Amino acid sequence: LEDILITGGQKDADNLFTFSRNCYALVIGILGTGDFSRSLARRLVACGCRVVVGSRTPSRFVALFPEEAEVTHMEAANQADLVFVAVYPEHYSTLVHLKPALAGKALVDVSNGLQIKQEGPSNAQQLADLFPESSVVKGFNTTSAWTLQAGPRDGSRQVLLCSDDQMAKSSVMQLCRRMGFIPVDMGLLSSSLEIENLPLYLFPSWRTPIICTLALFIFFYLYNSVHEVLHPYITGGKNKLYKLPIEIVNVTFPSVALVMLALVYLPGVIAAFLQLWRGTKYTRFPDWLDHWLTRRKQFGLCSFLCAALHAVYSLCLPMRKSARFQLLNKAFEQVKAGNADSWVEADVWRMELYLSVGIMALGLLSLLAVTSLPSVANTVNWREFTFIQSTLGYCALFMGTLHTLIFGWDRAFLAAQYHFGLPPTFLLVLILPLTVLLSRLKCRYLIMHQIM
Ligand SMILES: NC(=O)C1=CN([C@@H]2O[C@H](COP(=O)(O)OP(=O)(O)OC[C@H]3O[C@@H](n4cnc5c(N)ncnc54)[C@H](OP(=O)(O)O)[C@@H]3O)[C@@H](O)[C@H]2O)C=CC1
Ligand SMILES: [Fe+3]
Repeated sequence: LEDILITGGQKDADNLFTFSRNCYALVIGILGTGDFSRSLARRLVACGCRVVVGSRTPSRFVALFPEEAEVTHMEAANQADLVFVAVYPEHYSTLVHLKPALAGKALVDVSNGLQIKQEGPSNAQQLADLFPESSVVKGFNTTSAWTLQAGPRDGSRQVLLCSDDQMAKSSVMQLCRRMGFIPVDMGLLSSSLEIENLPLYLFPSWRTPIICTLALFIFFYLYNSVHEVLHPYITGGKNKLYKLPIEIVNVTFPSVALVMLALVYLPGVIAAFLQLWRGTKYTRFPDWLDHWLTRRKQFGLCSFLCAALHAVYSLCLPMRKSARFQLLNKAFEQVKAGNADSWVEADVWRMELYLSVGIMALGLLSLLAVTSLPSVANTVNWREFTFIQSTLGYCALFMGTLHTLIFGWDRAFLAAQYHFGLPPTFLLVLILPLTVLLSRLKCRYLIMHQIM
């Protein structure tokens, strides 16, 4: 058995070597003359391969292909060593007459599904059933026609491949490298369902963070509208509707940013307590906690977006006509009252501190956002990464809360006085020390109980 394995492996390696040497001499077939086929042909010709394109009506499409590619009838597939099937899966059955021409060849299925499928058979498996004498390789469906045409320097470089035939898969991998892409081996053809679903997902890991951000935004926006617009109207008959597009949005963003940032650190604390409670870390977390823990990066990035928008909105506040009119009115009232100096020391200090702490919080958040990018995260080691994401993250949370508190402490008391329920600032004040305290306790206990 060992002998067979060794000689078999040697044979595969020899074949691979011959393939890579002859890659330029290989004839690559493409069935179909659509967008994908045209881009693929251009790419293959550019890296020196001989290309034969099979079409039902070759004369109609020959002008759309590079001169070096031969556009001919479908049966020309028998000249090719490896064939790309660039035809929609619904039309696979119209290709069955090519069975003898395609026997013993590697067929690359590049198709995408129309909707996410939980159960097979995948398009690639259907193709394999139609052509049992060929070796089907799934791949290139995650590469758009545009990426193929522009070349791998402008687009995703990874090409996910899977097949039951190791030899056929290796050949396609080799060709893939020649074209400048990075092949990723996804195993057997049964993985094709997942590969076909990949381009159809719509931000799967972002759904919960985005829903949370929107829900918090709506909650804080409504709360602030009641507080700043409805309440003055009911009690004093003042029309403050002009505040809705900018001012209310501006005071809503920091609250959303802070709560989202607190939500980044909360699941870690809950997880640590669960481990302590169970006395072991070798049990699975409940699904909701697992889900939450894996989406902390997205929560953090949503928080960063809200904080950045708050900064932009704040910078635009003095540009508004309403702000200019208010300033003029104040100045006029001051002149009328004969007041030459409107300097209030406490207000001045509050504003200076408020801005300074806010800028620092945004700076720290930007650092967290930048280091969450894979290319940057790869350049720091695990200790550096946790220092930035954990320690500096808590600092950002602390500064952000301080920023909100300095600005809103008197409003918070005002709101409580008018029975508006628990003001958002109080909510934040509660979340922050609790999170920090729990995380510190977590570390102590985990070390003491030696379950880390
Ligand atoms: N466009 C893209 O960016 C990407 C496409 N893909 C996949 O590539 C495959 C082809 O896509 P695309 O090139 O955009 O599609 P097009 O509609 O542009 O082309 C499909 C081609 O299939 C050929 N064909 C063969 N038999 C039939 C038939 N019975 N009825 C109709 N057409 C037939 C036609 O060529 P002819 O008339 O010459 O025979 C036609 O040009 C699809 O499976 C798609 O999912 C995957 C990733 C990206
Ligand atoms: Fe602010």
